Amino acid sequence: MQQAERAVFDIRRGQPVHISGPEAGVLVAAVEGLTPALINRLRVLGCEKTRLAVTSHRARWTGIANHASAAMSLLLPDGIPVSEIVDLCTARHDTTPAEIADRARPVTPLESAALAVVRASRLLPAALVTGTGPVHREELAALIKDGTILDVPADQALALASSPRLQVSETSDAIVPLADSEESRFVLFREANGVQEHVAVLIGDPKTWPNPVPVRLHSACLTGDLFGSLRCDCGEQLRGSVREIANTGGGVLLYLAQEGRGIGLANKLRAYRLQDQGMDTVDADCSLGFGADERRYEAAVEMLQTLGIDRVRLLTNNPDKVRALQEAGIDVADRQPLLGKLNRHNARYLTTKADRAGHFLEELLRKA
Ligand SMILES: Nc1nc2c(ncn2[C@@H]2O[C@H](COP(=O)(O)OP(=O)(O)OP(=O)(O)O)[C@@H](O)[C@H]2O)c(=O)[nH]1
Ligand SMILES: [Zn+2]
Repeated sequence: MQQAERAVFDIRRGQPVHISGPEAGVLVAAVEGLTPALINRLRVLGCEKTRLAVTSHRARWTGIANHASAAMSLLLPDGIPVSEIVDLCTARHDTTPAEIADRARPVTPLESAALAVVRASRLLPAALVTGTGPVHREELAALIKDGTILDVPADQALALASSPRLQVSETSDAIVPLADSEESRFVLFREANGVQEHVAVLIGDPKTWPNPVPVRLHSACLTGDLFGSLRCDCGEQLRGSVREIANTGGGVLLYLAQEGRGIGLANKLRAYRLQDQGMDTVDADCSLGFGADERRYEAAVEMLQTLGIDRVRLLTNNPDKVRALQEAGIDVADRQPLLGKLNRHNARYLTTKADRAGHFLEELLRKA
């Protein structure tokens, strides 16, 4: 995995990386942050025309998918400006020119590997890809040899998508008295790739926690949690769950690095702009190339296991969270609703969560 994880950093820095398959290779760059110079670099170092790989969600959104669940590869015309490439990945309506759409095809395994690296970087999920053939050009071979361009085996890159190498490890901890629960301890967990960090907030005295243990899995929301954004209910749920756990004898809040349902803050802000133009929260994410919810809960499960918790009362309205824990063998003995406040800015967001993601929010929405 090591090379693939390093590749994620290079992609975020705007550097191309090389992915090697058994017979051929591709140079990859992210669409986010793309410059004419970078497009030219791929062209000079590669030996095929540059293509754009988009996810199955984006392909379906624009109607170019000829296969129900295929990520697609588009041949880019020579000299296409960066803004038009970005449009191919983000435009609200399908504006894909017919000459590009008609020749779209499902991605090859190497293109799929390229998308996996870009997706793991949490940038816009779209990759520029140029074939490098079985024998590399001299200049490319030299750049790979001296380490300027990272070479990643395709199977490693693909594995980024299928099985996150988790193994969270407890890294540090300290007492942090909270306004809503004076007796609290923060325990930081770090994923094996060294990037993502999640926090377990232990509320009250673990020795006297009730059984089942009250547990909240809370996905990070910078706007709501820290600034009290009215676009969502996250801030209220966060403070409300700390209070509720403290009042019921203590338990755990897992603060998970899953900003924007796992798409990252940059993409969440992009999605907000689309919502301001009329889309709902699910369509906005899908039009940018994401699924309705990109979160995974393996890290949360590992954290609970590390803390020795196997039976919980889960504070959530989200059926996916209940399912994820149950499937991992954690007994969700009870589910407790956790309602924020409805306001004119979050009403549509909450209605969409209920209607399209099956969240249990009837009680709250009835008040609307
Ligand atoms: N992509 C996207 N993410 C959003 C939007 N609004 C809020 N979020 C994110 O949605 C997530 C909400 O997290 P939680 O409150 O833990 O989960 P939930 O799915 O609402 O389920 P509950 O347990 O019932 O609260 C956070 O990661 C937010 O950053 C939005 O419009 N688009
Ligand atoms: Zn939020």
